[in-house]
Amino acid sequence: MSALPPLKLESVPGVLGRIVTERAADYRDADSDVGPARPAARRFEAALRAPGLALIAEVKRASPSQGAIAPLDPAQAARAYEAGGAAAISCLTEPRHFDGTAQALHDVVAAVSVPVLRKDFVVHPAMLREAAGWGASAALLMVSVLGGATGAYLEITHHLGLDALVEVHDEAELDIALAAGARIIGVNNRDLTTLHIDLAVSPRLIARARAAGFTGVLVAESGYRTPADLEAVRSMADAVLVGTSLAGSGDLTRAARDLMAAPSLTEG
Ligand SMILES: O=C(O)c1ccccc1NCC(=O)[C@H](O)[C@H](O)COP(=O)(O)O
Repeated sequence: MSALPPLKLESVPGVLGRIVTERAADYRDADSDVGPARPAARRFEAALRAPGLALIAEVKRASPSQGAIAPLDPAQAARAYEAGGAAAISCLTEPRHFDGTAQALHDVVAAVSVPVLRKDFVVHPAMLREAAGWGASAALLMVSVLGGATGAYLEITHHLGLDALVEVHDEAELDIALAAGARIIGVNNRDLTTLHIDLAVSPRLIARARAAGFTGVLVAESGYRTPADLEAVRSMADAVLVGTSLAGSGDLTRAARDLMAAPSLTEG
């Protein structure tokens, strides 16, 4: 594997900058050795490549933008999402701002048969070794955090047999993800430095990725609450990642089904 370039976390602004600085401190003394290569299962990628718009439903108990969302039991929540048709589960493991834990990921992996994404702010190879060890099928890599080191982290993720959801929010980040060789790109509608959501970001960057000849998987992320919100990405994206609106709904199975229901075709 290539040498790991240092991350420039001091240049990550706003809320995101605070979170990644804390995460880097959490893993300051962790071992960077990720161990031997593991075979690629590609379960997460395969689930998102199924026909139609796939749902990645997120177990999200809290967030910087919402504060407390719902005191979900992770295993119960994941089972409810699976019953509602989710193709994959995203499980937050960041403890301070999202009320995530390693145990939550363990419980979710044990509870469902669909693949599970470790959703965290990866700033150290040990976080990827953990994700593989805990049974995740994929991990999130954020170009806004990893910058020029995105390709090296992608290589480690694949070395461990995991899929990577490589997340971008603007054109420059998309170009980095494409150059790094990402197979799955997530476009986040939420600006993680200001927390502002703009649902026009995903269609814009998904169109740009396809125009650049990208044949991998494209995921639209954040801010989706109703079937109408999904219209702009329904025929462009392979999947949507949804957290807050489902997690806070009170009936996760029904909310997942209702959100993903295709709009009824009316005649005349
Ligand atoms: O959700 C936040 O407030 C947030 C703040 C800072 C960094 C990351 C944050 N969220 C991560 C995500 O992108 C979402 O959890 C995910 O895409 C689902 O979004 P939503 O459906 O809007 O909860």
